[in-house]
Amino acid sequence: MNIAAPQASALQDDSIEQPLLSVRSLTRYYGTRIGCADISFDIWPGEVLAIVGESGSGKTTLLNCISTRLPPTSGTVSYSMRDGVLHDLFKLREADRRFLLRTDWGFVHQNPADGLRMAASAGANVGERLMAVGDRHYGHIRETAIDWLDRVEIDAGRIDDQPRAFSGGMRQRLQIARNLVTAPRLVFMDEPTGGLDVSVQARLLDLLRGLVNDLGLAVIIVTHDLAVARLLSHRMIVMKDGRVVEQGLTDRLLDDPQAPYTQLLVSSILQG
Ligand SMILES: Nc1ncnc2c1ncn2[C@@H]1O[C@H](COP(=O)(O)OP(=O)(O)OP(=O)(O)O)[C@@H](O)[C@H]1O
Repeated sequence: MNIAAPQASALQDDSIEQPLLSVRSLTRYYGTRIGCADISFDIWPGEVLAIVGESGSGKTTLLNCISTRLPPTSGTVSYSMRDGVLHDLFKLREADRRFLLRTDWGFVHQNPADGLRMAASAGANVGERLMAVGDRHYGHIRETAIDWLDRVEIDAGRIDDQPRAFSGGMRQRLQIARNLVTAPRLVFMDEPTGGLDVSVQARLLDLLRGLVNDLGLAVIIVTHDLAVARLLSHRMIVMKDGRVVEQGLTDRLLDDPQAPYTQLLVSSILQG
């Protein structure tokens, strides 16, 4: 792991006065079991935040609460809407929440089948997100879909194929195109390279890193893989048993971990 984590230029931009998303004391119980507890952090425009930890540490619970897919037991999640005001996501009107999910946010699932319409063509999978933001011009939609297939390295000749005819890596790249075509301000990613061959993972990571940089996306990415966090993220949160054990800049945290649990995670990778 000798690749330096990306530098967060947005963090040094004085014109940005408030975070894009602000999480305070977020807690989710399943009955008496802790899913995640007392989590607080901010994410700024253009910043990539990795949430790492072993299986069962609460990463998915946290991601699902932040993205309003799961109501928290307590705590708040606020988001800077396009009016520039931070709104409590769980007090939003349904129409505003739908707007976020359709246009302002993306969600890349580990299993592409959860984020794609498998019986629709690749072109339709990308195009229908554009239609959701009001694009009605067939020629423009198709042209944009072809452009996005190209950006995620899918041959334009496959535009009318259904994703079920695609390999795992192609499906994941199509899911990414579908999510990014509307230029979202915040993208949630849940183990986006999980379940893929190592060589396919490396190519996908490379592609993701390029797109995230080019588009200046804010991303919250859940991964158990520190190499993925190193390559993509500016900042990291390390979780264990539902709680944050350490958070900080990715380079600092991986080069000089403070919490014993993070030291263990990092040393197990270095020995692996
Ligand atoms: N639907 C559920 N009902 C009950 N307990 C749950 C549920 N979902 C998660 N949990 C529990 O909450 C805790 C955190 O789980 P979570 O899935 O968020 O962790 P994770 O870090 O995402 O794990 P993985 O990497 O394996 O997906 C675990 O103890 C888990 O058993």
